[in-house]
Amino acid sequence: MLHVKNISFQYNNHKEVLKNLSFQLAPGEHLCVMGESGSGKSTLLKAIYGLLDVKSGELYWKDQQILGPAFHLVPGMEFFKYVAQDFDLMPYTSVEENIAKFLSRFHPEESKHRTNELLEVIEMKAFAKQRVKDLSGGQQQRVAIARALAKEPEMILLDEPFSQIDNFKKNSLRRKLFSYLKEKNIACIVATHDGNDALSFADKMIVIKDHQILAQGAPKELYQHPKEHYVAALFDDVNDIMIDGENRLLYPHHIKAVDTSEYHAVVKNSYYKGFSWLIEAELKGQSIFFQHSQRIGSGNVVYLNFSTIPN
Ligand SMILES: Nc1ncnc2c1ncn2[C@@H]1O[C@H](COP(=O)(O)OP(=O)(O)OP(=O)(O)O)[C@@H](O)[C@H]1O
Repeated sequence: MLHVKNISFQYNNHKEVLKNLSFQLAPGEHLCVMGESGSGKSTLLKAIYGLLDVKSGELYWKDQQILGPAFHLVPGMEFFKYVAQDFDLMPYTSVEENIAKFLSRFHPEESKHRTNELLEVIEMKAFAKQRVKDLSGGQQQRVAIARALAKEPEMILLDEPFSQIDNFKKNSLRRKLFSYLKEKNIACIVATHDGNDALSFADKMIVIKDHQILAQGAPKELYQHPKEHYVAALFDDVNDIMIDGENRLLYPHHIKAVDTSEYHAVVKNSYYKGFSWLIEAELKGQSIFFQHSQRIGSGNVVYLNFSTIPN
């Protein structure tokens, strides 16, 4: 179990970047850390890996305390792996050599098998012999993930792991990687801006705002019943609307254009989304967004119905 107990941290003479963070993660569990840029996600990952000396609080993995560079000649806990936003690969050696670097030279067959297994996970078999230097940013990112997994860590920390990977590859890579981690019971913490990483693949989610935990729980729960606009906005466009004297947070698919209703709005723009259109309209002086099957011309009046959020 990872125990993060009331940790706080600040870089030299700067204001606190982590303020009193506490949470737990069981072996094999998958956590997403979300929050706006600069909120402290990367700093949290570094603290968990043991790259920083926290100002107060404690971190434990099982019975062992995670300590920073002041206590270790080579910082970073050996049973974790951390993939930073710069991938730190060996540019002039091949993809397969990069992955096999930390595997035993005394068991070449086993090392080869493991490297192939990981090349499969990151969908890079065809690039095994290529020099890392000649790969795209997204391909290098995938090699960095495979290399981190080579020695089967107990937990992997991934900082924006799909930031450079195109949508075409991203979805299948996500599915392969996260099911591989579950299969091997490797715990995982992912810092991400992408709500899909949390909704489809995480057991738990933490939302950081102003360097503190604003919300934590199961992603589905935080998505369906967000208490703050900030949390809902991590997943989709969100409308903050007064209905019957009550302030409600609604996603575009919660609002429907109907034949008649006491709420009418004037359409300002329609944005094509492929499966549907996102309509921007003005309701009582406020901009709102709702989903609709067709484009609606600007200036049209629409009547709106607000659905209740399902459990
Ligand atoms: N080495 C450093 N020295 C001083 N300040 C730093 C250092 N690294 C990060 N910071 C500051 O700490 C704050 C949190 O940065 P961090 O990289 O943890 O945020 P983040 O949530 O991961 O952002 P992003 O999503 O953009 O990667 C920022 O204000 C940043 O400027």
